[in-house]
Amino acid sequence: MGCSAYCFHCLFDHGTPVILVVSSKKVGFIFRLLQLCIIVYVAVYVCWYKRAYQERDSVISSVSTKVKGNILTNSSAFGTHVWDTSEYVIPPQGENSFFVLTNAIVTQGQTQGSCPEIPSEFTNCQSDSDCKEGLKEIRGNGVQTGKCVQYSETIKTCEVLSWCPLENDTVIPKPALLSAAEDFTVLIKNNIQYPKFKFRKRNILRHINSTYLKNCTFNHKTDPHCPVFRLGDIVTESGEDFSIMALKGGIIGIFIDWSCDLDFNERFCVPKYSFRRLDNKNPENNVAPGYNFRYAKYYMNNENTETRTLIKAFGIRFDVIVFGMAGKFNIVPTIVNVGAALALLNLMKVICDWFMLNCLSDSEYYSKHKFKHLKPKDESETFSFTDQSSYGTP
Ligand SMILES: Nc1ncnc2c1ncn2[C@@H]1O[C@H](COP(=O)(O)OP(=O)(O)OP(=O)(O)O)[C@@H](O)[C@H]1O
Repeated sequence: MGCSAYCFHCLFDHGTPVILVVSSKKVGFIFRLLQLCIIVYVAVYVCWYKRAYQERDSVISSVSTKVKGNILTNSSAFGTHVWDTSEYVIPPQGENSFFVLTNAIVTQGQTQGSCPEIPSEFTNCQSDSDCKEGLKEIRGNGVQTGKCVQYSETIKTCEVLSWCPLENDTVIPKPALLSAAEDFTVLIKNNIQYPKFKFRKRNILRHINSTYLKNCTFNHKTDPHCPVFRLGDIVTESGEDFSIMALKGGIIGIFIDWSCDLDFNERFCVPKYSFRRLDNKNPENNVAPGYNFRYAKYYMNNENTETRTLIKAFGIRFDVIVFGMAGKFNIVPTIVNVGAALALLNLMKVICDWFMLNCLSDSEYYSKHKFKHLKPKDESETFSFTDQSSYGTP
């Protein structure tokens, strides 16, 4: 063929695929079934469940909390004592979490001096030779003076320089000192935003007015949007008993889920609350249970000596954990996912061809018609068909 004829063919010939229509119920059924599966997968999983047509953004949030409630206790450590929020919330404000004191071991009137150590296998002694001057026992309460002194009528322990008298935390008050703290309430203020969509909202929703806020308490059924929570309800919803947890303390997670579909009206984007215990409560691994720490209140006594009250505080720390993703329609993920769905539909044709050429009794017959071998024109003027035994070897 001359160069000009070749160019002519290139410019004006049109190539079109030959379509082989196979009237086989089996192949037709499999093809439609696979197509249906793909359509269901794309419609249900990709579009409805995964919302793959949406652009997504994750939540940014800020949290502040305020606990309220007063209780009256009558204990040997404090006498008759009214507890208010400034006393049992430690520290007064925290980052995404707050701690409520529920139990305490109190050691009153400690001053700097020397006193016998609390008895233990490391501190018990018979004579001064069992104690070492200057020894700082990590788990002890002070620095040893080298003397062995009487702790009680029958027990002698090494003397230490420390804040005396020493704390004895072997007995924990039972029931917990502030077990009535379950009636305290906490107001959680939570502001969120999805910067990609310029969307902002807070958990004190538009319909909540100050009268409602003053009187409501969160309840999943009756007041699901009230941002005031009763501590006892939070602990009960996380599957715990407040009076037991109050003894040694623990950690509870308050989860706020802000997952939103921003294709719908903004008013449907509301927080969903759930509660779970976060620290270990496995009864088989109950070494070091609960949550506690120590702090002291300092003052000058009548002799103008610095004195302190040491408090080993047990309580429940509530961690507010905000999470969520928002989605909004966007053309780019829509095109990508429609393209992927179309590609999958095309893949079905390949699977059906394979089935037709390998699994049916007439596969040889179909194979013969599926693959055409066209010989060069100078060898033969006619088309010929060649037997094929398997798909992919034309
Ligand atoms: N833990 C809580 N339980 C119940 N209501 C609360 C709680 N914390 C705050 N509130 C009430 O919610 C409203 C808003 O609280 P916010 O702290 O913004 O205002 P406030 O006037 O400083 O509150 P207050 O002075 O009463 O502590 C107030 O009416 C407040 O009394």
